Amino acid sequence: MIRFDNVSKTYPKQNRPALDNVSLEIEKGEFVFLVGSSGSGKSTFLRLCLREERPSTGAVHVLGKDLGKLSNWKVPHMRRQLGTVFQDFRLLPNKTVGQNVAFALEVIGKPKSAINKVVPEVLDLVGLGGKEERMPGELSGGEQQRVAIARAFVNRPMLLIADEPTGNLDPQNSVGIMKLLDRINRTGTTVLMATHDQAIVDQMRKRVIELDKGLLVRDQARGVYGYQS
Ligand SMILES: Nc1ncnc2c1ncn2[C@@H]1O[C@H](COP(=O)(O)OP(=O)(O)OP(=O)(O)O)[C@@H](O)[C@H]1O
Repeated sequence: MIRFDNVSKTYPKQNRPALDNVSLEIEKGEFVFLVGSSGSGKSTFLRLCLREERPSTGAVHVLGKDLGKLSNWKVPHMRRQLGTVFQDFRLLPNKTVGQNVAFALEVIGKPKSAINKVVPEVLDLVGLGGKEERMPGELSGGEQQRVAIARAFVNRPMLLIADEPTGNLDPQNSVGIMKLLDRINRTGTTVLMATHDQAIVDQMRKRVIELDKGLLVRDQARGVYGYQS
C-alpha cells in the first residue's frame, strides 16, 4: 500500500534532512500511527505519500505506483484514490454538508442519481444523518471533522491519510473520531494517521512508527505513544 525505500528529503536551503534514509512498508488493511515530536518529519512523510513533495533520494510507492515515475498529469487521479483528513477540516464554507460530500463524487464524474443515494448513506455512517442541509459553520468541531471524514471516505478509498485529525478536538470528540476511523479501517481501508495524541495512541494499540529528527527510530506492532514531548 505504501513503501519507502531509503527515502531522504532535504528541503531547499536546509542543511539537515527532514527525512533521513527511511525504509518501511505499510500493508493493505493496516492501521498505523505516525508519531514524533514537532519537526521530526511526520508531515513531510505524508506529503511524500501524496506527492506534494518529492524525495531528494530514494523511492516512494503508493497504491502500487512508484510516485517518482508518475507523470504530473496523473497525480490528481492518484490523489483521488486516497482519502485525506486534516486537523483544520478544510470544508468548503459556502456549501452545505451534503454538497461538501457530494463534491468529492462530482469531481470524478459520478452520476447525480448515484450521488443522491450515496451522500445520505455516508452521512448516516459518520453519525450525521439528517444534517445534510446544514452549513459547516453551524456544526461543532467534532461534527465538522465527521463531514471531512465522510468526504474522504465516500469514494471508498483503499488508503486514508489523516494528519492530526483530532488536533482541534476535545477528548470526547477525539474518541468519537477514532471510533469512526477504526470502523473505516475494519472495512478494509488502510489508515495512516500522524498524531500528537498520546491518549489515543495508547488506547488503540495499533502499529506505531516513530520519527526523530527525520530518522525512523521505532516501528512497533500494537505500540504506545512512547516518547516524551
Ligand atoms: N517547506 C519546507 N521548507 C523548508 N523546511 C521545511 C519545510 N517543511 C518542513 N521543513 C522542515 O523539515 C523538518 C520536518 O518538518 P515536518 O513538518 O515534516 O515535521 P512534523 O513532524 O510534521 O512537525 P509538526 O508535528 O510540528 O507538524 C523541520 O525541520 C521543518 O522545519
